[in-house]
Amino acid sequence: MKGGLTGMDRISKPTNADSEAFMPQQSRMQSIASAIDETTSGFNLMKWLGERSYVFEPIVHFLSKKAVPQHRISIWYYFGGLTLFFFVIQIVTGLLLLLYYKPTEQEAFSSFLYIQKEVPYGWLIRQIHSWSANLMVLMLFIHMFSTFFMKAYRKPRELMWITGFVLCLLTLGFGFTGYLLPWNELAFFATQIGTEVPKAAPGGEVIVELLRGGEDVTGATLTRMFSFHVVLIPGITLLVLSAHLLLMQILGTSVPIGYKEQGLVKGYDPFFPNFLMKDLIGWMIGFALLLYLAVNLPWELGVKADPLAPAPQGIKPEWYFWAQFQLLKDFKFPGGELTAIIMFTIGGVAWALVPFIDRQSAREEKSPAFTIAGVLVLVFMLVESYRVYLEYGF
Ligand code: HEM
Ligand code: HEM
Repeated sequence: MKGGLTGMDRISKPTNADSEAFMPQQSRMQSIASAIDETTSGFNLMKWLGERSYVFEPIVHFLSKKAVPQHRISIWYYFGGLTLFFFVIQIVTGLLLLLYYKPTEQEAFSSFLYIQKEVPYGWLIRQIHSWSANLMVLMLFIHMFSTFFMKAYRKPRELMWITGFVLCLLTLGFGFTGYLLPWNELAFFATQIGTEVPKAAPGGEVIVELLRGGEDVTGATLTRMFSFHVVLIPGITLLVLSAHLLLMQILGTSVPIGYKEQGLVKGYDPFFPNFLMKDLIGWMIGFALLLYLAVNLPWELGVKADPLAPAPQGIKPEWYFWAQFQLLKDFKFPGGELTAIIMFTIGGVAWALVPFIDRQSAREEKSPAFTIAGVLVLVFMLVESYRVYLEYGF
C-alpha cells in the first residue's frame, strides 16, 4: 500500500478493541463514509477488505478473552479441538460423497463402487471419511475420559458435560447410521443385529420399527439411515455443538482441583492466537496421520448385501460398540439381554449426571471415589473390547 493513512488504519488499526467493537453506530457510519470517499479514486480489493475488517473485531475480541492454563497435564486440552477437526473433515468429505452416493437398495452398493473406482480421487475421499470417522470417535473418547479425570465437569461446567454427553450419543449415531450406507454384507447383518437389541426391552418393538422403517432391515432402513445420517443427526449436532463451544468460550478452560493453590499453574496462553496456533499443529499432525491411514490401510469394500442369504460368520459391529456387544453376548441367558440393557441404561444415565452426583468436586475438594469409578468403567470397556478382538480380529 502507498504511504499515508489508509482506510484500514483509520477504521481498524487504532486497535483499542473495546472502543472499536462497540463504537457508536453514528461514528462508525462516518468512518465507513470516509473510507468510501477514499476508494472512489480507484478500486483496490485488499484495501476494500481491510476497511471492512472491523466487522470481525467483536469476534476476535470475544475469542481473545479466553486463556488456556499451562501445567503438566495441559496436553489433554487438545483433544476437544481434535474431535472438532475430524468432525469438520467429516462434513466436507460427507458433502463430497453426497455428489455421487445413491441411497437406494438397488443403487447404494454400485454407487459406492463407482465412487471408489471411477470418480477421480473418490477412493481417497471415501477412505478419508471412513478413517476420520474412527479417529473422531477415538478423539471423542479421549476427550471425554480426560475431562472426566480432570473433573472439568464440576461447577460451573455441568452443562458442558451434559452437552458433551449428548454429542457423544450423536457421534455414535453418526457411526451407526453411516455403517449401513455402503449396503455391503457385513454392514447389513451388523445393522440387523444392532437394530434387534431394543426388542428385548418392554415396548422396544416401537424403537426397532422406528429404526428399520418396518419389521426387517430393508431398502426402507437404508433410506431411513441415510436421512438420519445426513440431515437429522448433523442438524442436531450443529445446534448442540454450538452450545458446547459457546459455553466453553464463556466459562473458559478449567484447572484441575488444587492446582492453583499448589502453584502448579505455570501461566496462561491467550487462546487467540497462541493456543489456536498450537491447536493447528495438533490438527496438522492429525491430518498427516489421517492421510497415511487412508492411503496405506484402505477399508475393504466387501460384497453387496443379499437380504435372503444366511448371515455369514464373524459379524461384529464397529469397534466403538464392542463393549456393549460383548456384554450382550455374556448375558445370553433367559432375561439376560434385558438385564444388560438395564445395566447400560442406568450406567449411561449415571455417566450423564456425574456433575450432579459428585458433590465433593463441586466444592473444589478431591473426589477419589469418582476417579476410581472412571478407571473401572474404562478398564471394563477395554477388557470387553479386547475380548471381541481376540474372538473376531479387527
Ligand atoms: C463432537 C464432540 C465434541 C467436540 C467437537 C468437543 C469440543 C470441545 C472443545 C473444542 C473444547 C475446548 C478444548 C478442550 O478442553 O479440549 C471442549 C471442552 C469440554 N468438553 Fe467437549 N467436545 C465434544 C464432546 C464432549 C464430550 C463427549 C464430553 C463429555 C461427556 C465433553 C465435555 C467437555 C468439557 C467438560 C469441556 C471443558 C473442559 C475444560 O474446561 O477443561 N465434550 N470440548
Ligand atoms: C454432515 C456430515 C456428514 C455427511 C453429509 C455424511 C455423508 C455420508 C455419505 C454420503 C456416506 C455414504 C458413502 C460411503 O459409504 O462411502 C457416508 C458414509 C459413512 N459415514 Fe458419513 N457423513 C457425515 C458425517 C459423518 C460423521 C460425523 C461420521 C462419524 C463419526 C460418519 C461416519 C460414516 C461412516 C462410518 C460411513 C460408512 C463409510 C464406509 O464404509 O464407506 N459420517 N457418510
